[in-house]
Amino acid sequence: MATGLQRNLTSSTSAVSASGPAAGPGAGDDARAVVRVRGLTRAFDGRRVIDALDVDVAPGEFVALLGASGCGKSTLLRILADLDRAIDGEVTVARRRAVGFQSPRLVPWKRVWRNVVLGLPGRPDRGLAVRALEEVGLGHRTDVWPKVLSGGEAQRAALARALVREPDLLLLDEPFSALDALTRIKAQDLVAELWQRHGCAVVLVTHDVEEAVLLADRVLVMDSGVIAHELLVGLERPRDRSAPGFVALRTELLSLLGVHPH
Ligand SMILES: Nc1ncnc2c1ncn2[C@@H]1O[C@H](COP(=O)(O)OP(=O)(O)OP(=O)(O)O)[C@@H](O)[C@H]1O
Repeated sequence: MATGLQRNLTSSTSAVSASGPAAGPGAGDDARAVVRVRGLTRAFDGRRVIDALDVDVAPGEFVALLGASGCGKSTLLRILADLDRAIDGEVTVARRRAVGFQSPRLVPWKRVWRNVVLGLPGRPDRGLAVRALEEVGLGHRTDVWPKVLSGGEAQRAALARALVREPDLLLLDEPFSALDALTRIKAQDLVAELWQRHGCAVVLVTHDVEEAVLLADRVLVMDSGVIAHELLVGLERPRDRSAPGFVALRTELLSLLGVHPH
């Protein structure tokens, strides 16, 4: 549950309060939200990259975050991951969360299974790691070194590492952007399947409009430091990239991003 970590900052220095649940919900607020952000501002060298931004994510919801390069998507994700605390505003995030980055960030001197359970309390649980690796189709890679893995396999190992944490919230920053087209499609399908099975909320930063429509319940378009547009994706799952509804939503999103295909 999102009983959460609450950050309520009034200066640009970091101050974290992890004591108890989020501040009492106002009218219309969802007290169960896994992400609740109000008036979030983040400036670098006096320039506001995020500017009084509000956003909520409900339990189990899949949200994609799109926007032009440099609009602040990764900055927002890093704040949600508690990797950046130099903020103003209020940020409440589910305590159980996991993060996946563009680079899988596996520790090279630990075998794949040890990477999966790295940082978990207690003795490293090989069985737990094996089950997670099997879930992402990497059961046969349990005992190899990370350098042996292909890019797609390494990303799947990183997903296994995230999922053993049983997160309420999974934060993904362009996890597929370095993969070739076919591997990317397979990885997207895997994420859709894992998300449905685990039921955690996901916030996915992506440049890929098609990926956003394929995976998300809701697409947020960031611009000038705020959520400028919000699009609900009501398409049935699994989604068909060539279905008219899919194509129409993709076109609408491209147009919101200022891209006008001929
Ligand atoms: N540590 C930092 N110091 C100074 N400026 C930063 C820092 N981190 C981010 N920025 C600036 O903040 C802005 C937003 O960066 P961010 O990485 O969040 O954008 P983005 O939308 O994720 O971009 P992209 O899609 O290209 O990854 C950029 O102008 C970037 O240069």
